[in-house]
Parts: sequence; C-alpha cells; structure tokens
Amino acid sequence: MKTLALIIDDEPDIRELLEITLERMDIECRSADGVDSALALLKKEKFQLCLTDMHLPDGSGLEIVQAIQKHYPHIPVAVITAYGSMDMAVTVLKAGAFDFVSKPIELSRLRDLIRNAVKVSKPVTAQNDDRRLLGSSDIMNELRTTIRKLARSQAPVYISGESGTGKEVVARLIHDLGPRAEKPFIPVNCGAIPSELMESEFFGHKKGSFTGATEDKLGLFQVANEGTLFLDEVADLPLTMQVKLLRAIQEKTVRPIGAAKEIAVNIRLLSATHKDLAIEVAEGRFRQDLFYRINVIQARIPPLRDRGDDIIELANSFLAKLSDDWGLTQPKLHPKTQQALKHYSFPGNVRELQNILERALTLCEGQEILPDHLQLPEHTQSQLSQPHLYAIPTPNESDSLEDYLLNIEKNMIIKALDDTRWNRTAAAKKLGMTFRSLRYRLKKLGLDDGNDEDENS
Ligand SMILES: Nc1ncnc2c1ncn2[C@@H]1O[C@H](COP(=O)(O)OP(=O)(O)OP(=O)(O)O)[C@@H](O)[C@H]1O
Repeated sequence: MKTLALIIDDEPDIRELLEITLERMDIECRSADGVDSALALLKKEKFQLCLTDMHLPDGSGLEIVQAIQKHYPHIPVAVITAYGSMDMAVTVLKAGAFDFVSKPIELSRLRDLIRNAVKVSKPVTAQNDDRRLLGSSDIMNELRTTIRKLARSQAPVYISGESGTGKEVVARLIHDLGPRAEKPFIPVNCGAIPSELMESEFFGHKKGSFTGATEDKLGLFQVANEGTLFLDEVADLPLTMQVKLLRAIQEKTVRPIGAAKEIAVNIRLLSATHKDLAIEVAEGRFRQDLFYRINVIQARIPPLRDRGDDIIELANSFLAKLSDDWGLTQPKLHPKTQQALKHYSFPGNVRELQNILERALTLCEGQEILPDHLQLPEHTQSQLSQPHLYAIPTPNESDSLEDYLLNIEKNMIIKALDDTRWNRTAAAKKLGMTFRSLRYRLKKLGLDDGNDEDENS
C-alpha cells in the first residue's frame, strides 16, 4: 500500500511543489488549504505523515501539531516555518512536531525529512533493543516510553542525569530506535578534546591549513552526517567553541578549517552532561542561546538510588555477565548484601555498581557475596566530609543525596547572607560566585525575596 501524506498550505504554488516532490518519492498526497479542511481530511482518511505550513488563513500549524498529537499520535507531522524563525521551530518541536523545514524550502532537506517521516510511520521492530537499558521499576518503564517517543522525533534532546546513570546508553537507544538507526551514531566527549584541536575535530580541515595538517580531515559533523551526533559533557565546551557550534546547528552547515565553502550537514543532535546546565548558564560558563537550542526536549535519567529493586536486578545481571566472562559460577547475593546495596547512595550510579561488583567478585571466595565484599564506604558522609567552612548537617534517613546537598548549599548561603547582613553582592563575593548565580540559587531554594536592589551596592 502506498504511503499517504497530508499537505497543508494555503499557497497553491508551494502545495504543488510539495505534491510533486512527494509523488516522485512514490507517496500519494491529499492537500488542504487551512486548519478546518485539514482536520476534516484527517477524520476521513488514514495518513502516514503530515506536512503543514505555519501560517494558515484560519489558524496556525501549531494547532495542527497539537490536534495530531492528541488524536493521531502515530502520524509524524513536520512544520514549514518562516526563514530564520528559530523560536517557532523550537515551539513546534516542543509541541510534538517530528521535524521542521524552513523557507525557502531546500528540496534535498525536504526529501531527507520525508524519508525519515516514512520510516517513523512504520511500526517499530527494534523493541528488543531497549533490553540494553536494564531495570523494571516504574521510573525506568516511564523512561523507556519517553525514549521511544523521542526516537521518533528529530528534535534536539538534552539528556540530564548524574554521572554514570546511563546517559550514553539512553542516547544510543534514541538513535537506534529512530529513523536514523542505519546511519552513524557518533559520541563525542567534549571534555576530552584539547581546545586547540576542537574546531578541526568538529568541522574538519583541509590539508596544509595549519602546521601538522598533512591530510584533509573530516570533522565529526561530517562523519555523523545523516546520523546522530551525541555531545557528551557538553558543559565542558569552551565559550569560543560554543559560538561556532551554535552557528553550525542553526545553519546546518560547517566549514572545515582552510576550506572556501560551507558544507551542508544533516545531523540529529543529542547532548548530555552531569552538570546542571541551568547553573552553568547562570554563572556565565554556558551560552544561553546554545542551551536553548540543544535543550528543546529534556530527558532526565533518575539516579540509581531512586530505582528501588532495580539495583538488585542490575547487580544480578552484571554478576552474570562478569562470571560468564571470567569463567566462574555466578555467586549469589546474600540477603544482607542486597540490603546493603539497596541502602547505599551510589554517587557514581550504575558505573559505580559495576565497579563494586567487579571488586566483590574478586574478593568473594565462596558461592555467596557477603556485605564485606562490597567494601562500601562506611558512611556516605565520609565522602562528603572534606575540609569545610561551616557545620555540615547530618543527613536524615529519608534524604536523597540531592536533598542533602541542597541543604548544605542552603546553609552556606544563609550563613554568608547573615555574615554580610543580607547584602547579596557581598554574600556572592564571599561564596565565590556571581551575583546572578546567587540570585538563581536563592530562587531555586525558595529564599528569593524578589528584591534585586543590592546588585550594584
Ligand atoms: N539501565 C542500565 N542497564 C544496563 N547498563 C547500564 C544502565 N545504565 C547504565 N549502564 C551501564 O553503566 C555504565 C555507565 O553508563 P553511561 O556511560 O551511559 O553513563 P553516563 O551517564 O553517560 O556517564 P557519564 O556521566 O560519566 O558520562 C555503562 O557501562 C553502561 O552500559
């Protein structure tokens, strides 16, 4: 059966251009010139994809996106936005549009978009793939649903989560379950590239463009072309590189060092960091405009300590794998070991659990792993009790690490404010942060009184 597409545009010329392009791709089309007529067609026929203009005589493309999300969520819908209207593109992606194309419509970009939409409209066959993400807690099942949704979209996703929670595993799944699965997935650790090599790594260079450039080199953007570029530890990008990256993302082109021409690239962008990007922005280390572009949709990965019985499920699975690799019979986790694992806070999350088990398997001589083999730090607090200026509160039983740290942050801020008679400029200085950053934290901690007066006092 032929794929059926719905085209919505009030300009007959553009409708015709879209129809011709799609029909050449063996896709049958129906056209509508406004919101009402489009909604009527959606009721009447079964579509596999939809392409709508943003400005329609009786409404907007956003209404179409919302209606499709609500009533026909399986139909990928892409929006044609006005030239340079990035804000609108971000809005429609957030509302659930699968992708966007801006005017004047570039035919090669349109064809790529349509090809991806056709793939997305087919039922996912790679369901089994998400077994790579172990854990059957509700919180992980929710994450799996989110991943499947995000895989269909082309929107940039910012994956947040503490160190070792599985951000890269999630990024790979988003790629593997999506329409770009057959194309490259290129992970880049932004913190690991020396700053002087960064531009050449990302955008490539021509032979002879600088000392040491003995060959032409493709940049990561080109290597990832048609696939996914995963910027891990994106907060570690120097500001100068952030500007260049923003440009490449917005223009969808790159210029290798020493090249005369820009090269078009088609990538899906995923990014992650264990840092709080909003704080990085508030403290001036991360550009707000880049944050806005990469953070169109956010996926949060929960820390391991919040995943309940998943800890034991993961532990058993890692033990099975390790025992198999090392040619051992898989030992059991003693009930007390299970208790100890469930009560540990895992600041290093899944990666730390893997390391703990590897050590435990080395230390364990019998068929059972005992609590001692885990060598867990006696108290989580021992890791936090570095030299400190103010008394560190004792954690409550129910505190998560996050709550506990927030409490410390709050105490230090209140102490600094008390010491400076609530002069926030002086308090910020005392705490070694900018006024903006202090104000952000005060808001976050609910201590903000809405008075910004002392900025310059
Ligand atoms: N749910 C999970 N099921 C199975 N393995 C997992 C899961 N989550 C993480 N892992 C494993 O834990 C390790 C750390 O995962 P990953 O590198 O994706 O974390 P990360 O959040 O990207 O870490 P970092 O912040 O250090 O970059 C990897 O070996 C990964 O395979």
